[in-house]
Order: sequence, then structure tokens, then C-alpha cells
Amino acid sequence: MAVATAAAVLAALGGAGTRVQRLRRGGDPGLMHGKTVLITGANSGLGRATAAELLRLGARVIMGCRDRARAEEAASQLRRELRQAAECGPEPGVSGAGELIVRELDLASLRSVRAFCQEMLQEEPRLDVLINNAGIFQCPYMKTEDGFEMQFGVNHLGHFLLTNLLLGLLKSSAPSRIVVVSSKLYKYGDINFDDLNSEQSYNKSFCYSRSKLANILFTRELARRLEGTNVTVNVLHPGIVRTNLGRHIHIPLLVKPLFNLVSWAFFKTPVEGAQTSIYLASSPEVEGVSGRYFGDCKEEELLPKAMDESVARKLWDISEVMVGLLK
Ligand SMILES: NC(=O)c1ccc[n+]([C@@H]2O[C@H](COP(=O)([O-])OP(=O)(O)OC[C@H]3O[C@@H](n4cnc5c(N)ncnc54)[C@H](OP(=O)(O)O)[C@@H]3O)[C@@H](O)[C@H]2O)c1
Repeated sequence: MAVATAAAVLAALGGAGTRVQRLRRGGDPGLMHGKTVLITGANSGLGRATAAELLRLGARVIMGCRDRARAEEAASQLRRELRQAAECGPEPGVSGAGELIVRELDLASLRSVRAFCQEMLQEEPRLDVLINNAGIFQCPYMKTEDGFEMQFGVNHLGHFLLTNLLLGLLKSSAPSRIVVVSSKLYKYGDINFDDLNSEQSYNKSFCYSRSKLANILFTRELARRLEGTNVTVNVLHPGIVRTNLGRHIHIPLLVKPLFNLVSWAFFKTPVEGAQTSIYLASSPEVEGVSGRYFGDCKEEELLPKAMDESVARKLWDISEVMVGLLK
């Protein structure tokens, strides 16, 4: 029973995958000097690990987070870790480390996304990298402030509006990059245009997968629209990572020790999981590469449903109406 539950959780997450991948820590410390990076959901898990490394590489990192107190706490910890690393010896790059800024952003509220972008456009002269990282996984049926199903609303629509409102700044800062954090679980989703809001039926796993498929279709359509602008956009699967993402999944008390053991043995740490985001945000190797899907810092193939251009265009048009970009 315990083994079956652990196996089911692994299967639901898309298979254990490999923990082995290129760790890029210790890369050129000045690589991101002078660059401004915005990371959504940077107070926890992958976002936090991505922020730590880009900070170490010299970037000015803006943490876009829904809870200011949690984000300020994470930011203080990150600054402390960086200071400790500097004190503990000749850690390359620490002396040239960047700056960390917290800004409030709730992707479950279009009002919050608009206010955040207005502040960004007023106060930030440039934006070199946008990392659409925040996400919610398999929650019970809930709606965003604007009445959208929560997983589709946060994972896709919130980031769709955010990206569109910041495109002008990204274009004026080009060459610039957009990095979208999706998931291999996109394979189990589809885009049902008759019930995008899951009013007729709700399956939490399926709706997560749908939102992650939407992330990929959005990336590919955006790459097409951005041709010739020097703004690139790529999407990734981070692997299965030990983070707070599973907070809505109930694991029976008796099974928890086994689950913890399995996750300790097979899941990536946040630092390992963040490597592909860091790679796409900073590596000179991906300069000019756009519209691709990556895992473990390598390009991977997509299923045909994630490459369907007509679905991607229709999803774009409908999303524009849903978030009020087109009335
Ligand atoms: N972990 C994995 O195995 C895995 C696998 C595939 C893909 N991913 C993707 O990786 C990304 C990062 O997830 P994670 O694993 O690092 O999980 P995590 O530790 O739970 O981090 C998720 C982040 O998103 C934020 N967030 C959630 N709802 C938000 C909202 N309405 N507005 C703004 N921020 C919001 C969370 O903020 P709070 O802390 O305030 O809740 C948190 O900072 C997600 O897109 C996820 O789908 C993860």
C-alpha cells in the first residue's frame, strides 16, 4: 500500500527521471552583471534557488511574490547566505554579487498583475530576463479574484498578462530573454476551448497538466510573434524537485516516511532543479535560440499537441480576451 502510494505520486509527477544533470554553479561570476532579472514565485523552491544563483552571478534580481512577509524573509536569508559564503573563503563572484529586490505580485489577481507592471514600468529602466516560474499544483477547485479556475488562472493567464505588459520593456532592453517554467506533465493535458474554466467538470491533475500545456503553446506562439526583435523565449521542465509544490496533496500519515525516503532518494534538490532555468536565463549558448523546450539544460522533443500552431493562436486570442487585453 505504502509502496503503491509512493509509486503513484512518482507517476503523477511524471516519473522519477534523472537527478543527474549539469550543475552550473561556479560559472562566470560576472556573467549577469548589469542585468535585471524578474523571477515570479522567487521566495520558495525553484524560484528561490534560481534567484540565489543569478544573484551570485551579479544580477539585479526582482522577486515577484504574493506574500511580502514570506518574500522579505527569503530575501534576508539569501543575502545572509551570500554574506556567509563571502566570509567563508574565496567564493568566486561573491564580492560582485547583485542586488535583491522584493515586489508584490499576486498572479491570481489581474489587478495585482497590472499594478505590479505599472510599478515596474515606472521604476525599472530595463528588464533583461523574465522568468515565469510561480505555480500552483493540484489544488482543490478554487477561483482567482477574476473568476478563473486557479491553476489555469495563475500558471497560464496571470503570466500571460504579466509577459504582455512587460514586452515593451523587454524589447527596449534587447537582447533579452523570457524563460517559462512548465512541466513534463503537459503530456496529460489538453486545451478544451469549450470549458477552459473547468465549470463543467474539474480534475485537479488534468487541470494542472492543461495549464502546463498552455505554458508551452504560449511560449511557441510568443516566439513566433517576437521573431526579429532579439527577445527570445524558451520553456522548460525542471525535473521532479523537492519543493513546496505538493502542498495541496494529501499523503496519509503512515505513508509519509516512505514518501520522504523516495523523494530524498529520487527527487532533485531545488538547486539541481533550477539549473535549466539558470541556463536559459544566463548561458551564452542559448543566445538567439527561441521557441524551444528544454530539460536538464538540453533541448527536448515535444508531443505534436504542444506544437499545434492553430491551437496556440486560438489560445492566445482567447487569453487576450480573458485577461482584458482585448475587450
Ligand atoms: N517541483 C517540481 O517537481 C516541479 C516539476 C515540474 C514543474 N514545476 C514547476 O516549477 C515551478 C516552481 O514550483 P516549485 O516546485 O518551486 O514550487 P513551490 O516551492 O511551491 O514554489 C511555487 C512558487 O509560486 C508562488 N505562487 C503560487 N501561487 C502564486 C500566486 N497566485 N501569485 C504569485 N506567486 C504564486 C509560491 O508563492 P507562495 O510561497 O506564497 O505560495 C511560490 O513562491 C512551478 O511553475 C511548477 O509548476 C515544479
